[in-house]
Amino acid sequence: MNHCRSSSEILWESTPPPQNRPVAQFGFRYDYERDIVVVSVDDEENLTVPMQKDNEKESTTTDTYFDASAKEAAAAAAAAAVPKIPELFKRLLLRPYCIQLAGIVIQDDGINDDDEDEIKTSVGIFTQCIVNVYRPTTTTTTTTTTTSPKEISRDYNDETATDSSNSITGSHIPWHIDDHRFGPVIIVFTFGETRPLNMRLKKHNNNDNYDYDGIDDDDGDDDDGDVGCCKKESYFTAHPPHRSCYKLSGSARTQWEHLIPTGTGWRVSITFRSVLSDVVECL
Ligand SMILES: O=C(O)CCC(=O)C(=O)O
Ligand SMILES: [Fe+2]
Repeated sequence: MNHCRSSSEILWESTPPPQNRPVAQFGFRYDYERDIVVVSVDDEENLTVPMQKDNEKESTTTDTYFDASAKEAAAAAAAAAVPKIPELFKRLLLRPYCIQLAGIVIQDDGINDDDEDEIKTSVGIFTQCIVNVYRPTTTTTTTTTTTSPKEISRDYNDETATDSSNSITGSHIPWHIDDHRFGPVIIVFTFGETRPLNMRLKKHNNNDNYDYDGIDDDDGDDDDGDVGCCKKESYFTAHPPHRSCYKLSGSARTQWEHLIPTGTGWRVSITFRSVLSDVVECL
């Protein structure tokens, strides 16, 4: 993981290959390599601590639930405070979104106090923000003139993002459901290239024969059974365009995985999530 502080004090990180996405996180920081969430618990002192993982809830001491390298990571993260969500993001993105969602009509004399309170509460729910930068895929081969964006695919996986040429530098995000500790509602604002937002229904635990791609996608969730029957209705692709936003809530949040494939243009997304306070544990 490379960290570098730009002059604007944004802490850019790179996600592990082959995802190849620079990310900047605000409010709370998810450590992609170690699957821990680092939270800024005290803005004044810039103190950051790891969030306890669910399967480690029985543990009460640091030593029992973090190994040495995780502890080192926690120390490194603590040294690099997680910046607050920029006010500009809240004003220009979240606030208008919440106003629209609540159906608040702005009168000539402004917004009344009750509505203002409601907007503040809605905006305040989102305590984590992540900027994902998706680089374009480029190739230096002479035979290929263009590379099409990868559309949905049952067979799309990490390999397909990297296998055709070693000159490919594009970014993607693989199949995943955001950790449930990031709250029930996720809002994503998208800018730049329109890339597909691929969705697929996560296998139901009680149906061993349910297989939605038949391909080993190596994501550790054991969804690649040997039956190989794909249910068409279990896939869905949206195309959120430049300057739009989408919301993941309900079953889209908890039962559908999502993926953004590689593409030929730049794309930037700004995601807002919340961190459930009852899973935050201080060391
Ligand atoms: O870029 C997007 O639209 C999705 C980002 C995302 O899924 C994530 O950060 O978990
Ligand atoms: Fe996600």
